[in-house]
Amino acid sequence: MKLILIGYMGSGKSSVGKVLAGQLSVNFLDLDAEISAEENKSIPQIFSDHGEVYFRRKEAEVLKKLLEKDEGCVLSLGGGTPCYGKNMELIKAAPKATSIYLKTGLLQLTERLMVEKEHRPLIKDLDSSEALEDYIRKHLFERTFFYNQSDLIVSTDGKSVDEVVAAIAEELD
Ligand SMILES: Nc1ncnc2c1ncn2[C@@H]1O[C@H](COP(=O)(O)OP(=O)(O)OP(=O)(O)O)[C@@H](O)[C@H]1O
Ligand SMILES: O=C(O)C1=C[C@@H](O)[C@@H](O)[C@H](O)C1
Ligand SMILES: [Mg+2]
Repeated sequence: MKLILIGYMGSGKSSVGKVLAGQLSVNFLDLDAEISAEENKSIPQIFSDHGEVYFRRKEAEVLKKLLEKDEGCVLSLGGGTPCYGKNMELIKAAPKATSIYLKTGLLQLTERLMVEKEHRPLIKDLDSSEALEDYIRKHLFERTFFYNQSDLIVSTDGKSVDEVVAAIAEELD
């Protein structure tokens, strides 16, 4: 069984995925980390050396490879992964896979991302919290169409990482 975590930057896919995989005793895979490892570069370095189009091509390639692996795991995606090319179609069609949208509100995302912009190339140059909030509002609106196609939707607002993990476990029961 594959659990695929989907959601905006800062929604907690990586943090929640790690704990969830530990509880279920399955492998944890993070798509961004897999891409970095293949390229031997950080995500910001890939964006600055080759541009976003190259990153999206690589992202689709590595996603496809991981979805084809016949092993149980928790797989946390990048924030944009479901929103490009045929990625969401592939995610929905993956055998024995359940996709879970970690739904986080605008204010929570803005607060979290304001202190963690540096390694997120799409937002690193937004200087004020107003500019960041405006960007996230529009971007999240565009992306929600894809995120909402997930099998399950779990709200994360007001929950700790452990509480999000518990909410996922409850949904899966
Ligand atoms: N439920 C939560 N409560 C409090 N802090 C959280 C929660 N979930 C995540 N965080 C914190 O928010 C920050 C972003 O989380 P994380 O890196 O897991 O997000 P992500 O969805 O993987 O983002 P990206 O798409 O950019 O990879 C981290 O500092 C993390 O510790
Ligand atoms: O939301 C996005 O488009 C991104 C999120 C990160 O996880 C990385 O995949 C990259 O920084 C792009
Ligand atoms: Mg992440």
